[in-house]
Amino acid sequence: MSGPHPGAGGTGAPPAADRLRTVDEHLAEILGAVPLLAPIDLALLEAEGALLAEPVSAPIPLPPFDNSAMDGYAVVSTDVASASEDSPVTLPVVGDVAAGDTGVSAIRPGLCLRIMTGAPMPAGADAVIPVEWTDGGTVSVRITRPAPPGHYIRRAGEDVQAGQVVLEPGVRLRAPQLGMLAAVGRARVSVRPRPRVVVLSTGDELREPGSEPAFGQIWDSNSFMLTGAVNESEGVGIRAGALTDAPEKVREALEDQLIRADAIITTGGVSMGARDAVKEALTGTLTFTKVAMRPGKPQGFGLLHGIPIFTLPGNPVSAYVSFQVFVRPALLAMQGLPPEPPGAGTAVLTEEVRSPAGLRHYLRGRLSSGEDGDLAVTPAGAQGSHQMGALAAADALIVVPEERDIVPAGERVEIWRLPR
Ligand SMILES: Nc1nc2c(c(=O)[nH]1)N[C@H]1C(S)=C(S)[C@@H](COP(=O)(O)OP(=O)(O)OC[C@H]3O[C@@H](n4cnc5c(N)ncnc54)[C@H](O)[C@@H]3O)O[C@H]1N2
Ligand code: MOO
Repeated sequence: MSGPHPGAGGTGAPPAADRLRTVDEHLAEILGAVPLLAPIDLALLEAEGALLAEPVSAPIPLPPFDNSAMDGYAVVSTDVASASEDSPVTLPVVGDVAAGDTGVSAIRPGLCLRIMTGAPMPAGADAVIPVEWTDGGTVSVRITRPAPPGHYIRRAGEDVQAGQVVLEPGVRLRAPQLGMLAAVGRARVSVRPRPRVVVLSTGDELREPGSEPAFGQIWDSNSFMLTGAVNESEGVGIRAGALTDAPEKVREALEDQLIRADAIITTGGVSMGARDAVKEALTGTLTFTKVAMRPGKPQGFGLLHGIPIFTLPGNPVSAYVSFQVFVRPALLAMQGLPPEPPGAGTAVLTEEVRSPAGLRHYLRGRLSSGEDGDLAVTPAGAQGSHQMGALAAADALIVVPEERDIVPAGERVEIWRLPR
């Protein structure tokens, strides 16, 4: 589709009433507007899961000093060169050195020290005999095997050298990276935080799961589903529950949430209804558009006091697909990551699908192993935008481009693997 880009920057002629914005145009507007989150300094455990925003180098070598790899005896290797089962070498034990001993110890030829794993090597010793090769003596020790110089010694700097960069910016701080930060002495670290995303659903009909709905009411499912989807997209989902369809309440709730949000998602109230509270509350602040996709046609996006607000349609499948198409890429971009769809790939269709011409269609699908071990995909049941059954059973979205109205069985199609 060509022509002016409606809503992006507010320039150009208003779109014709029936002109739908393309998925790519809407995504481009979002990605052009969302801010990169500023790095913050966090204590290590608070930084878990965040992206490192600085190069981290080791101030000292690791290990910091030569130390023993085994519990045993620190010896001079030439003293034990002739040791054997038949002809053991006996050495006087002149003391113990344990991990954590901060004093300096030393031996001279003809003597040995009992040493524990991690203890600094005594000056003069050049090998460690493991306790299993001895009689375990504490006054003197019988050694039954020789050891070359360097035996069971962990050298200073053999893991990491002083000044070496141990973690590059952009790496995600999982358990091993947290361990490395602590190992080089860092208590705090600069990270690009995971975006905190407040999720609000709207609708007079919504009740909390666990409560008893009256006739005409339903349980709120969107806010639970999207809070989970945020967490699956490396964000921190904060469910703020359901609001009624009162525009002033919606606006007030959003303003209240700004303090703790890097982004806000709402669902419902953005279509053509007489009581579309979200649209009413935010028209003039956000851009409300119709996007050439199914499901997920009515969309709203904009910044409220600099915070991105995504107003997704209320139909649950529409809300979920809209999240994957628009919100997930935005959350990744806010962390400085490529705004990719989840698990994009291809699979061979096992049945024909029909798709509305001019709309990009995201069907719910189930993956399987097809002929020749090729990945195959089958539409996962009823495809209405209110039908959670197929979504909950799906492990993929099938993406049918705008220009296709029928895709026959056997054709290779784009799929997005959903988190399982
Ligand atoms: N005259 C028109 N009507 C509609 C159009 C249109 O173009 N012209 N578009 C349809 C499409 S497409 C969608 S999608 C929906 C979007 O409507 P809203 O975003 O205003 O959503 P609501 O009307 O509030 O709700 C729609 C539907 O979803 C249920 N819902 C809402 N929130 C939740 C929730 N948190 N958990 C579970 N279910 C929820 C709600 O009860 C409605 O059934 O508009 C169409 N109409
Ligand atoms: O776009 Mo609506 O999301 O088709 O049901």
